[in-house]
Amino acid sequence: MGVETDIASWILTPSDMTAVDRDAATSGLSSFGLMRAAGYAVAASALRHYPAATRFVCLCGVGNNGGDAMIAAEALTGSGADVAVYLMGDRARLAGDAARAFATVPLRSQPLGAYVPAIGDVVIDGLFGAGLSRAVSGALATLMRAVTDLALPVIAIDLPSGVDGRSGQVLGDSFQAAQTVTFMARKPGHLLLPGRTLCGALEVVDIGIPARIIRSHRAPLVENTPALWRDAVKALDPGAHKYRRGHLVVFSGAAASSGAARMSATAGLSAGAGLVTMVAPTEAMPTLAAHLTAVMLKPVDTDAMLSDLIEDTRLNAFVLGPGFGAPERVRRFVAALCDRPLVLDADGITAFREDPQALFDAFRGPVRLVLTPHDGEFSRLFPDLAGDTALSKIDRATMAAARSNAVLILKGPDTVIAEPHGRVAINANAPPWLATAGSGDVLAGIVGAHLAQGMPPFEAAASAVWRHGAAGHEAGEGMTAEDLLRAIRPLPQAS
Ligand SMILES: NC(=O)C1=CN([C@@H]2O[C@H](COP(=O)(O)OP(=O)(O)OC[C@H]3O[C@@H](n4cnc5c(N)ncnc54)[C@H](O)[C@@H]3O)[C@@H](O)[C@H]2O)[C@@H](O)CC1
Ligand SMILES: [K+]
Repeated sequence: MGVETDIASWILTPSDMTAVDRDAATSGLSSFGLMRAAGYAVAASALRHYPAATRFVCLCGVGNNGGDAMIAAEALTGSGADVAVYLMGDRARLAGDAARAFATVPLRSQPLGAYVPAIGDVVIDGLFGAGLSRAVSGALATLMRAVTDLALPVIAIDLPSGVDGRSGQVLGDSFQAAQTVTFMARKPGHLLLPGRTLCGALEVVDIGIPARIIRSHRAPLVENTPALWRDAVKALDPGAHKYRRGHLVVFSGAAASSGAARMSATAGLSAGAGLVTMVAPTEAMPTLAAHLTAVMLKPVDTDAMLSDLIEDTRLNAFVLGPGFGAPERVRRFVAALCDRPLVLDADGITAFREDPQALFDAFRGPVRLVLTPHDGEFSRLFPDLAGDTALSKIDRATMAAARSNAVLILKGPDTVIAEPHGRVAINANAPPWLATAGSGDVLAGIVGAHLAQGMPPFEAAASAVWRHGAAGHEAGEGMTAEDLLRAIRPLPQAS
């Protein structure tokens, strides 16, 4: 069973999902029926992936995740498999549908402490799902390690126990699943790290909750796929003359550190900006001229020279920060550029560490600033958000976007893109080898090119992150940032 493609990119937080469940029950759907569908889907996955298992070991918690596991145990037994059921905690604590599952399924359970992991076991993890509320520790953590040490395959129900569905963080300890079967829509913890890795292969199963109910609780949170920004790409005219495909300006620092900005400028051209001008101190001109051909060069040494340059309103997007150094100069240049579409990266971000509010105040009004911090740079602008361990990466990016009135690309293997009005996307197409020197400079240049072509900042940023990830796959493992530049492909146009 697959989910309706319409909702395939949706992401619901565990609290959204609780509300969905409640509304499903109010609308007359049997919650026990949903549990049965969930449990049967887990059993089907287990049989599909492990037809030769010696025995399936269903580990049940006292919540509904445990109820799902008990139904899976029933279905697996019905298929002729050897099944053992272990319950964590007191049977008297079972309530609601989980209690009903244990009451109706004619299988004996043993206490979890009696389980001795053995080679040949396939573990069905129904200890905790959306209801994980505190850290896993003690005997359970020891059991998880024993299962891991024997490399037993684990099929996680909803989430690997120990992974927080809201944040993807591990609370105490967790299983490493080979497969995770979740229901109706993915949760943030399936995409954010380390949760994404701990899930193994993820299956999203339709257990029969109508899409209209899910739609009514849909948070403004999706995976970053072309569906998110396809309309903005369609609005671009691929046949436009180069002057109509925008004019991107990339600022370079001193000659010795101009490599990063060159990378951004070249990425800007590859990503479709009609024209790219590199602005740099006069002393850097010979170095830049020796390295760049299609990129135009313009010396700017003083604020007055910058003011003259930007009188040309055809210059419609700017990238400032890669290899720029000179924090004081950053601040003056940013002040001059504050009513223009600007990508602020690297040194451009760090320059505002003493007074981030000055940056945020300069960019009030229509959104035109894109910030591209990695975690370290993020903590310079938003130290309180970075230090708040209760916040998920999504919370941090959303709150930072609202505070700064900027589109935020919070980089990492699970990059989150957020805009000030609450839309958020989690990116999942980046290969691990994308984290290489110069990769961020390339990304900044792609965002700049998209802004120059007239895409709105959120769509420009999200499509750039996706395109960057796709280029990483194209360039392959072991790639350099130069390889990445050559691997930038056109944005998908078709619906
Ligand atoms: N619409 C849906 O998404 C459906 C959800 N179902 C299942 O319901 C699950 C959520 O059920 P619940 O809300 O009952 O929550 P869980 O079953 O995830 O766990 C809740 C129980 O675990 C305890 N607990 C939490 N953290 C603990 C820790 N570290 N150590 C010891 N005990 C801990 C809690 O006190 C509570 O008793 C989902 O994950 C899913 O598997 C299914 O039944 C089908 C329908
Ligand atoms: K689980």
